[in-house]
Amino acid sequence: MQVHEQPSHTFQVDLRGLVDLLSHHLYSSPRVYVRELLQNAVDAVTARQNKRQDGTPGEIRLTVLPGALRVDDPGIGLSEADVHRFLATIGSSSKRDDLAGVEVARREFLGQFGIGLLACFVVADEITVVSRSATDPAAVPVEWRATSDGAYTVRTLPDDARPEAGTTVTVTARRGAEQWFTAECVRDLAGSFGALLRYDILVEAQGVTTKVNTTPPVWDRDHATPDTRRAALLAYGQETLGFAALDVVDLDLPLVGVRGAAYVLPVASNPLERGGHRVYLKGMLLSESASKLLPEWAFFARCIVDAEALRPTASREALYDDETLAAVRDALGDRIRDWLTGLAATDPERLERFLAVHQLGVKALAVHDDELLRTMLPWLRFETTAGRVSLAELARRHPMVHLARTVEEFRQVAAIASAQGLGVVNGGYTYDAALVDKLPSVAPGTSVVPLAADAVVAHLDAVPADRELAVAAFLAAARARLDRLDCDVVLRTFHPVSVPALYLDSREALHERSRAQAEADADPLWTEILSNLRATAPRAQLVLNDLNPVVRRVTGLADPELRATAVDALYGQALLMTHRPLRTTESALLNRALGDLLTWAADRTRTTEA
Ligand SMILES: Nc1ncnc2c1ncn2[C@@H]1O[C@H](COP(=O)(O)OP(=O)(O)OP(=O)(O)O)[C@@H](O)[C@H]1O
Repeated sequence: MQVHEQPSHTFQVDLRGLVDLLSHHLYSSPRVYVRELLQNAVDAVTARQNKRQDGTPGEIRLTVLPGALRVDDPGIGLSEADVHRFLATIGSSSKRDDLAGVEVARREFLGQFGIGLLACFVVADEITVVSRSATDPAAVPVEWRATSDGAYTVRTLPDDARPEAGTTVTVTARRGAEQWFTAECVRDLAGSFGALLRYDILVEAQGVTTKVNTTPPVWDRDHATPDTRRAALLAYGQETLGFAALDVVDLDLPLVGVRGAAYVLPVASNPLERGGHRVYLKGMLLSESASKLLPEWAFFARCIVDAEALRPTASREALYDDETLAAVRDALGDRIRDWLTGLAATDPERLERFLAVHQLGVKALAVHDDELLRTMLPWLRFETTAGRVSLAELARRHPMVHLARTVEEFRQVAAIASAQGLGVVNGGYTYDAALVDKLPSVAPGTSVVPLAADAVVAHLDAVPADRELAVAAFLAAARARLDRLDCDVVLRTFHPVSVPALYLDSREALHERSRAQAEADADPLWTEILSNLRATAPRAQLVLNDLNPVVRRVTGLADPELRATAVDALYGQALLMTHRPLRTTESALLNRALGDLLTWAADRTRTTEA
């Protein structure tokens, strides 16, 4: 069979489709057109300076014209051949090097993709570039004129059309996009994107010229003392981020060319919300809310940084999530950690102020960081039987620390455990249990044991046998009374004397209660099986304190009705001490008991008065 050679074709690009792609899917807003123009101008000046053409003026001028914007730069310029190669070919860029057959972006330039100029078509119908190359003394000015339908013309101009090397780009507003060309808008966009560019950015409108950037950035300026530097950084942060930071941390990673500052939020923020950072790449604003710049735990800080070696995504609106970003994130995290440990050593007052707002964040961080936990141990507060103290303080008093896993468990036994001389910490709050578990590894000589409510009762003293006998009838009545609530009643002696009764509900008993609830809802077969299980299952316990005067009186009551009311009241009071929300049946019981007691007291008063 004979094979016919097929003629080869070249792709045709429909520019309208491409512009639609850029405007609706790549860039989040047409405002980026100013950024792309600025970026090309900056790169052109950098390229010219790289050619050792010293004395190149570094001034980029944006002129607002009726329905158009003109950008003048004294940069490297373009020859006629360059125009064909770089402007007329989409995706072609002079800002990449061919290294061993692979094109790589050159570090010193902002642009790399060769599509930036197209962004102008999002707001413009026509782009005109008049340029004169600085590299070839014989080069004449050249004009490239392109329209959004993809047509373009190239022509050379007489020598005097542009005597100096450099480039002038003029974009003409498309109908309906005029709002992007007003003096106010251009000034705003140029000032926002170009705030940290190292060349002067001037905007001229109606004869008035304004410089919209300040060079060098505040962190690169000379400051008389560390205090004046700090004050300048704080003032810059307030102006840029809109809040008065609690503190500021200098950021400087020379290896990857990251400079800037981290600002500590003055109010607590949600650890789950990763805050956005203001990130500049080589002086050009990338994003006001870039993510992943700091480790997750550092949610209390917002950064403003200028970076050399981080990569943008193609839209230039976010950071490319690569290994360099991960390394930068770790290194910036280290800086913030150093600041924190530094504060502990040098400025405890400021640390206290910081912790008053961000304690939760630091705890989150300390869970994964023993060194930080060791440093912060004297500062982080926990709810304990010795009050709100640090773990270091608690461990000094009680080398064996008991850990209550839930707030409820802690509330049930805190008073009594402390009366028994136990050191208990409430591990029911976020991160606290995990931190307490780590105590022995950072504070040698300490140990942590789980606290079980029933274990505490086991330590309570039983009453003497004769007393137990004397109150047997009362206890039997009380048990019968509380049986329907799945609660057992025991009598013990314990301190503090002021506590009449404890309601103890171990986790198994809690589990049993939800099982009982299921039983109530289940069909008869299951009810039987479940209730057989129940006979042996743990129950809640009401532990009466035989040292308490009220309990002594109640156990001696003869009137069965009054006794029942008193048992209900003790039960209700013990429930209240656990601080957990009461169920409807429980609050009804408590209300009824109190009502009955009040009626009884009132009746008694009347009888006495009579
Ligand atoms: N003001 C200018 N002076 C000199 N050359 C320019 C200028 N503007 C554009 N060019 C040339 O046109 C090429 C294409 O520019 P374009 O903005 O489309 O892409 P880029 O800047 O290379 O990359 P990116 O898509 O990342 O912006 C540039 O690589 C550069 O060679």
